[in-house]
Amino acid sequence: MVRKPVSHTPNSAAQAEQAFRPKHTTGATLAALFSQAEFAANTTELAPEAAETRVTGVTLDSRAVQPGDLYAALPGAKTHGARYATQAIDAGAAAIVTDDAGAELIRAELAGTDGTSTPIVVTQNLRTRLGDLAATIYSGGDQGGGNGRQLPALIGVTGTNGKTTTTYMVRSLLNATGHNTGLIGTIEIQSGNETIEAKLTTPEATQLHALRARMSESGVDTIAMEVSSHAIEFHRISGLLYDVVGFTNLTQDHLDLHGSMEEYFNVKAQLFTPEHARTGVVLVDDAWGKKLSETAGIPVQTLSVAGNDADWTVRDIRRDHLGYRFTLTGPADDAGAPQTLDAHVDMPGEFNIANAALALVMVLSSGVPVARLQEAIASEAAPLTPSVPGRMEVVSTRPAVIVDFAHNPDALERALASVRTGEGRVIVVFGATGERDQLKRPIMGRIAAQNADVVIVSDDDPHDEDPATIRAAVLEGAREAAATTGATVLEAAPRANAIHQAVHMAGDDDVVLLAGRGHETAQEVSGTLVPIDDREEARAALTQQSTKTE
Ligand SMILES: CC(=O)N[C@H]1[C@@H](OP(=O)(O)OP(=O)(O)OC[C@H]2O[C@@H](n3ccc(=O)[nH]c3=O)[C@H](O)[C@@H]2O)O[C@H](CO)[C@@H](O)[C@@H]1O[C@H](C)C(=O)N[C@@H](C)C(=O)N[C@H](CCC(=O)O)C(=O)O
Ligand SMILES: Nc1ncnc2c1ncn2[C@@H]1O[C@H](COP(=O)(O)OP(=O)(O)OP(=O)(O)O)[C@@H](O)[C@H]1O
Repeated sequence: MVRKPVSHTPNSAAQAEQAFRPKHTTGATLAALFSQAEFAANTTELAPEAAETRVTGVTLDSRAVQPGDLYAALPGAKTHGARYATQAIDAGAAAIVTDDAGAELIRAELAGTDGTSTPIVVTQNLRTRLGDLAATIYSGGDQGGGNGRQLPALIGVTGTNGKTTTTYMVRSLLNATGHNTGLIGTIEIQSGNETIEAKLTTPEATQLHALRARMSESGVDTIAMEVSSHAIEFHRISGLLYDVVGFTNLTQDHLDLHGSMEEYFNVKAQLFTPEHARTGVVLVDDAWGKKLSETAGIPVQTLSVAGNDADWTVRDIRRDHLGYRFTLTGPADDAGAPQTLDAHVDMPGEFNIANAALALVMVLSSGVPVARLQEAIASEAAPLTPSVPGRMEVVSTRPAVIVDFAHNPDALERALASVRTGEGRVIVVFGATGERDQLKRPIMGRIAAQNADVVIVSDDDPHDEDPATIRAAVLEGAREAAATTGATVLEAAPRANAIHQAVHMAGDDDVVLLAGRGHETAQEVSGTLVPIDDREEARAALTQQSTKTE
C-alpha cells in the first residue's frame, strides 16, 4: 500500500511546535531547498515533479510534524530519526530529508509495501544544513517569492552560569532604550506580548528560525537569547549570525557531553567566529574568558569585574540594600573622554555585578549610545533589576528564604557565599541531577559543607536514576568536608520534606537557600513529572511555622 498522509488531531508536541512558527509563510519548494545532485542521490521513488513539492514548515521531531512539513530525519545518539519516517508521513509530512543511513532504514521499513509517494531527499551533514533550510522555508522568500521579512537582530549570551540573568538584563535594557525585544531562554520565550513555553534553553535550529520569523511578525526588532553549549554542539544555531555575543564564565558542567573542559571551551569558542557573530564581549575574570579573548575569531571587547586588565572595568562597588552600585568605565569616546556608566543592581549575589556589566557592554556594542543607556538605567523602570524567576528570588526575609537555580559546583559556591549575612546560620537544601555529569555530585556536597552550617541533601531531577544513589554520592562529599568544617549534614526526601525541615529549623536571622530548581515547577522522576515548586513549598512551610508560633 502506498502510504498517504492520514488526517490527525495535533498532539501536544505538534501544538508546542505550532507555537513557535510564524502565522504566515509561503514555504519553499524542494527545488529551492536542495541541489539537483541531492535529488539524484535519492534512491526511493522520486517523480520529477517532486522537485516542485512545496513544504511550509520543517521539524526534526516526527511527533511534531504538521501537514505540509519537511521532516528532517537525523541520526542521533539514541536512535535515527528515519525510524520514525512512516510516523511523519502519517502525520502529513510533504517530504522527508535524511542521510544515507536514514535512506537505508526507510528502504528497509518500506520493503514489502508499495513504497511511498512522499519525496525523500538524501543529503549529508543535515544537522549543519537545517538552519539554512528553515530560514528559507520561514523567511527566505523562495523563487516563488513571498516570505522576505525584516528579521530581528540577534544578541546571544553564553557561558556556564549567568546566561538567563544576563539575557533578561539585556532585554530590559534594550526595551528601556526604545527597542521591541524578544527573549529566548531556559525560563520562557517572549515575543511581543506573547509568552511561549520553553522546553530547551536554546531551541532546535528549525524552531529558532521559525521563532525569528514569528517575532518579526510581532514587530520585534532584536532578540536577546541564551546560547547553550548543547546548542552549539548540535548545530542548533546553524544559519544564525549574531550582532553581539557575550561570554560570562566557564566552570565545570556538562562534561558528560563534552568530555573535558578543553572540549567544552572549544565548543563555546565556536560562537565567537565569523560564521556565527560579528562582535563579542568577553568577561576575562576566569582563565577561559582570558583564553577566549586571545583566540576569538571576531573582534571582542574585554570586561573585568575583578581588577584585571580589560577594555571595560567595574570599579567602586558599593552594597546597596540587597544589591550593589558600581561604576563601569570603558575606552575613550570620540571626544577622548573615557566612557562611564553608573549602575544599580538590586539583586543579591555578587555575580550579578558581572552579569549586569556584561549586559551593559553588550547593549553598547549593539549600538545604543552611552548617554542613552545611562538615562535608561537611571529611570524608575530599573532595567538592570529585571525580575528573573527562580534566580536569587527572595521568598521571605525573616527568616530569609531564597530560591536559586544554582545546580553546578561553581554556581552553588557563589550562591552560598552571597547569602552569608554574618548574622545567622546558612541552611542549604539541594540535590544533584540524575543521568548527568556524575563527577559533580561529591564536589557539590563538599562545597555545601564548606559554605553552609546545615546541609540538607535532597533530590533534584533524578530522571531514570535511583534518587538514593544520587544522594549517597552527594552525601559522601558533604560528610568528608563536614569532618573538618563541623557543618551538620542531613538527608531528606522527597524534596518537599527537605524544604519544610529547613524552614522549620530556621531562626529569624538564618538564611535558607533552596538551590538547584529555581523556577521549575516539577521534578522528572522516571519519566513522570512530579509537581513541586520550591517557592510554593517554602511559602507553605512558612505559613505552617507562623501558625504554630501564634
Ligand atoms: C543530549 C542532547 O542534547 N541531545 C539532543 C540530541 O539528541 P540525540 O542525538 O540523542 O537524538 P535521539 O534521541 O537519538 O533522536 C534522533 C533523532 O530522532 C528524532 N526522533 C526521536 C524519537 C521520535 O519519536 N521521533 C523522532 O523524530 C529526534 O528528534 C532526533 O532528531 O538531538 C536531539 C534533536 O536532534 C535533541 O532534541 C536532543 O536534546 C535533548 C532533547 C535534550 O534534552 N537536550 C538537553 C540536555 C539540552 O540540550 N540542554 C541544553 C541546556 C543545558 C544546560 O545549560 O543546562 C539546552 O539548550 O536546552
Ligand atoms: N555570573 C555568574 N557567575 C557565577 N554564578 C552565577 C552567575 N550568574 C548567576 N549565577 C548562579 O547560577 C545560577 C544560574 O543562573 P542563570 O540561570 O542566570 O545562568 P544560566 O547560565 O542560564 O544557567 P543554566 O544554563 O543552567 O540555565 C543562578 O541561580 C546563580 O546561582
